[in-house]
Amino acid sequence: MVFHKCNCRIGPSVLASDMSCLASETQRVVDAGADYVHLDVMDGHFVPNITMGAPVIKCLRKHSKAFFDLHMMVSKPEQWVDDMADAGGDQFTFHLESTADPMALIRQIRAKNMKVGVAIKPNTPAESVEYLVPHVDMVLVMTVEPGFGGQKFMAHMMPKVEHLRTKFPEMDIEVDGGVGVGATIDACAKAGANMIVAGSSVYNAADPAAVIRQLRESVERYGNGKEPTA
Ligand SMILES: O=C(CO)[C@H](O)[C@H](O)COP(=O)(O)O
Ligand SMILES: [Fe+2]
Repeated sequence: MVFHKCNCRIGPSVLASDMSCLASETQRVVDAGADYVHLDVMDGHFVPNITMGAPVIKCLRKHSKAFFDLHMMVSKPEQWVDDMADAGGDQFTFHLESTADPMALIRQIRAKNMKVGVAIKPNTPAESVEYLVPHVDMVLVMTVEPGFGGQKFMAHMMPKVEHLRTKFPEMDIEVDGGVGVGATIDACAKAGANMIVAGSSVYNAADPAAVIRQLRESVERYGNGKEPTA
């Protein structure tokens, strides 16, 4: 177990919601205890799927004050920084694999007053993102191949989380893909993740508030420096 003192935050991914009712579906998880909302932006090029762009996020912003973590699964992230900031994005999480000049992109995002996240795909080693840690707010370790919700959790990504947590005890580390109550969240928590994206497990649940609570309990039990009680 890798302990840390980072705040636990749970961010449901609206990808698993009924996206024809995005405003009420966002509110539903906020009411259920979500700390932030994870919005998956896919361009059909970086990943083989298309979801939403800045116009949709701008409309959603009119209905929600939640913190919007924009997971930018796009080939040219630089192209969308201004639009996403204007749309009301709070954090711009780009993929390390999508840009030739991460530092320039980080400066561009900061200039628009958004927080910065950097994501790595399953085949990208944790070491490759280390040099960016002092310049970003969060690292996202993908636990599925980006592109689709409802995929199987990749447990073999946990050594990457553990490696980063050991080196950076105070950094926000997010996991995304296939995370739900039970073995998957426990593995993430033990490895040291403190920001938890959960799509299907929250939106498909009969009681989303109970799922969010149990995800949080796992992080607080295994990751936040407390000994397990059971
Ligand atoms: O980035 C993503 C996929 O590329 C999604 O955020 C992720 O898949 C969450 O959905 P689920 O919890 O259903 O796996
Ligand atoms: Fe995502």
